[in-house]
Amino acid sequence: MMGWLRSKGKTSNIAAKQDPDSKAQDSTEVSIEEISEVEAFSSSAGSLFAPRLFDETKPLLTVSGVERSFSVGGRQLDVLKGIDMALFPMQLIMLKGRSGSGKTTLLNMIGGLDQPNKGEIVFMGHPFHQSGDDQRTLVRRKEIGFIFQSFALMPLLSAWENVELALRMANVPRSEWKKRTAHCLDLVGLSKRMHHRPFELSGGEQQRVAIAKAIAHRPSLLLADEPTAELDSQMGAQVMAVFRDIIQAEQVTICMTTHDPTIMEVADHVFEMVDGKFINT
Ligand SMILES: Nc1ncnc2c1ncn2[C@@H]1O[C@H](COP(=O)(O)OP(=O)(O)OP(=O)(O)O)[C@@H](O)[C@H]1O
Repeated sequence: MMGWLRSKGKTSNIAAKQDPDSKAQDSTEVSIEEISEVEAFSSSAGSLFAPRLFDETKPLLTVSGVERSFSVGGRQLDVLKGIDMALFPMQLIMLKGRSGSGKTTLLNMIGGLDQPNKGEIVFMGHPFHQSGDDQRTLVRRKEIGFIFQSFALMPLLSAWENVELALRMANVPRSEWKKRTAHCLDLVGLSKRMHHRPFELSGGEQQRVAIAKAIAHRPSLLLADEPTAELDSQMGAQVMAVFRDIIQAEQVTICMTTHDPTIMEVADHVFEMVDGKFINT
């Protein structure tokens, strides 16, 4: 780990770059220690590896009658027009639909980054539709991981350091970093490339580092927006194989968007969105 990551006061908007929710940190110099103090949550020893206890018949997340509109040029643009869905534990769920159909808007709401104008979103008992930003941030930082089309890795850090940084940001005790980082890189098949930096890795390998990073704090839900869009079909298939493995190994639920019909074959369920509604539920 590089020295500047450790020293209070020197770290700038790493959180903003790593985490889509950190709007408040965008323009402010904030140290990692300060972020940890404000947004700390407990990561008790052992919890990163302990088996999860849940009822597989009960949804992890429910979306009921969700509507979302935006005001564009003085006119109302209705993007989501009544969405109902449930995500059950350890499922691989895909959202498909044309560009502009509302997939990312829905994913943002499932992840607590945005709120509906109407309807309900309940994640692990937390009513996201009623919660304030701070409450949703705390839940999100503990229970949700994000993966993006463009990998979103820190370019100067190695694969190992990228994963370790995620643990630090999640306030995981330092004593757990080594074991958890090694475990996550092993899960994505990159133990042998742990010291490589992003530019020394293929696109598929970079995306697998991003997956290791997103699961480092052991979230219950992983959200991925077009995670294979920038990969060729072979690398895309590798990423999907990793998703399948980590669902079992980490007992995580994955919800992702995609346009790729070959990838949809490995989903437990595909929701097809047309013009802000599902057509095949
Ligand atoms: N914050 C916003 N303000 C105004 N319009 C928005 C906003 N967010 C999304 N939209 C609009 O909502 C519509 C749906 O966008 P969204 O990104 O959810 O679609 P998508 O299905 O994910 O598309 P793609 O596959 O291209 O990513 C688009 O017309 C978009 O311009």
